[in-house]
Amino acid sequence: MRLYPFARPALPRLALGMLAALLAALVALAIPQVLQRLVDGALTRQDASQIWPAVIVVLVLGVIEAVLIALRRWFVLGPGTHIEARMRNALYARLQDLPVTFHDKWPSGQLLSRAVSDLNLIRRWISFGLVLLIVNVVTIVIGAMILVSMNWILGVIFLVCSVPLWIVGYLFEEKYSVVARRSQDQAGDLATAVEESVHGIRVLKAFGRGKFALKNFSDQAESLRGTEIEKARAIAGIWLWLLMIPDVAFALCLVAGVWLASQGEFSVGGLVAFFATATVLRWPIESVGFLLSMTFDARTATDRFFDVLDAPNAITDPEHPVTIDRPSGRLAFERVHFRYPDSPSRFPDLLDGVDLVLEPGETMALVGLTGSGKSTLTALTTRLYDVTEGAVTLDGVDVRHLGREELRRHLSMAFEDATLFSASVRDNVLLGRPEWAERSPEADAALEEALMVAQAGFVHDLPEGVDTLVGEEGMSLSGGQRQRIALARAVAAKPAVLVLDDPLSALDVDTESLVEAALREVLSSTTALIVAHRPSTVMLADRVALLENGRVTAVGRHSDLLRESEHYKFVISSLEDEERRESAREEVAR
Ligand SMILES: Nc1ncnc2c1ncn2[C@@H]1O[C@H](COP(=O)(O)OP(=O)(O)OP(=O)(O)O)[C@@H](O)[C@H]1O
Repeated sequence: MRLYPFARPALPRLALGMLAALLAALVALAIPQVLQRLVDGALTRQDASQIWPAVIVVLVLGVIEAVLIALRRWFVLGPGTHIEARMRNALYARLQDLPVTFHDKWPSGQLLSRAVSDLNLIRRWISFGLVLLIVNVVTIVIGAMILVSMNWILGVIFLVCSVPLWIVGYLFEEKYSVVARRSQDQAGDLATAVEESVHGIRVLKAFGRGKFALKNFSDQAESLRGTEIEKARAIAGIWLWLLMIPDVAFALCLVAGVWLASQGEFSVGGLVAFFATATVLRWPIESVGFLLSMTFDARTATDRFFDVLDAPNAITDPEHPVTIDRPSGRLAFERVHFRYPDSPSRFPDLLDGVDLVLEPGETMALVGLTGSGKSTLTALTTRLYDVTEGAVTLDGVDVRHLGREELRRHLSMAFEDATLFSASVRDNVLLGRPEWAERSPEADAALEEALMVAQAGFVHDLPEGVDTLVGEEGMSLSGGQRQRIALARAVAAKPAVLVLDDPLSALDVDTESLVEAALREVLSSTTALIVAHRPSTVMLADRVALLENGRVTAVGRHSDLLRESEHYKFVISSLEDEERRESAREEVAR
């Protein structure tokens, strides 16, 4: 029933497929009736020429049945792929919508296996299993009625012998669905392992841990293999019963049928028709087993799909979003408390009442020891996480009261981890401005300006300039080059507030100072919050905020803080030490 919304547009074709399948089943059931007339007619009249009209009817019915089966296949293939595509789009949209807290917890392989193999199972079930299951059950019911009407004793024997099939099917379901769930979860873990090792291939190679990763992977593959064997055993077991039970039913019916015929209660043609009908029913009865296993696989896959669709999403758009046409860029943290959802309750809040105001146009640097919560604080501005208490406001409006799209138009962010998508440099830089997806002089000018600020002129020397494909499928770029493109992306969005979470860390000291010089102009016209890991970044700021034990303990001009705060002096001197070490490393490298 939960698949119904995805299946609705495809229902007419599914219904036509089902109709074709039902007609094919009825035709198959009609053939034995013709056979009965054929046999009885030929025997009673002892006239061989009586056989031809019946033979022609049987042949025509056979052709009609074949055409109907072909039509069934043709009708049902399309709906399966459509439903799969709709579900995949829904899953993708949901993944985009779900908060970072969800992605922190869910391994990417589990999501990948849901998007690929689980949906594949559902498609195969819709295109094949669902229709056949319904049609086969209907065929069995109609066939059983025909059998009982032909001879109620034989019919009842046949049906009573089929009852154990349903019991076996029920017991099978109980066992199989648990194993199927385990197998699909393990396939997800395996996908995660592949994804992680492909992503981390450089680290694995550098540390010579390829063999360790392989061992880890083969252990997981072995567990999956074990579960698959368990699954195959369960299926083999049910097949044994499914093949054996109809055989017993046939044997009993044969004995009873021959005896009844010898008593004159049954014509020879009737006996032939009875067994021909029972033979037509044999495949539907036998196939119930694997159709059930397909159904349970698909049900597990559906459960796994809805695990993601039903995952709670605390970060949503408000029902009645507030809009700010032209924000001045006043950004404020008002008594902000924050803890990560899975942090133990005995731990204090990571951010413990942060009060901080950035006036419009102001550049503020955020400094603090490692792990003090600087990145976390910046993440609250774009609602990657929501505050636990207090509020982050833009122009006095709680960011939770703005639509998320509007918020991200007003406020853009560059991260230390510069992710580039498999697209051209141009599309990567203009990601935050969808209205510039088409080339225009305005878009080109903004692109060039952003590249210039980020000192990313190197992109013009790439094989196809700004149209060069980068990201996983494209050209490999250095960490510093990627960071500059990511910085250009944040700048090109021309936001009212720019949040930079240490986006220059991969640049050498010289390039960094060039970028900082170019950034100055951008920063003069926008509010900016910059996580600073180098003293030179601190120099870009009008004021500096010091984060310590989850609180902002000092805010002011760099020179004032150096005089007033021992902790600030300590943090800055450790940044200077780090910068000196880095310069020395670069010097040696040169
Ligand atoms: N997604 C997360 N889930 C749970 N805890 C997290 C998560 N991200 C960070 N933390 C924890 O929050 C604390 C602060 O991390 P954060 O990255 O904000 O610090 P930071 O000041 O930016 O550090 P650095 O200067 O090293 O980048 C750390 O103890 C970290 O372990």
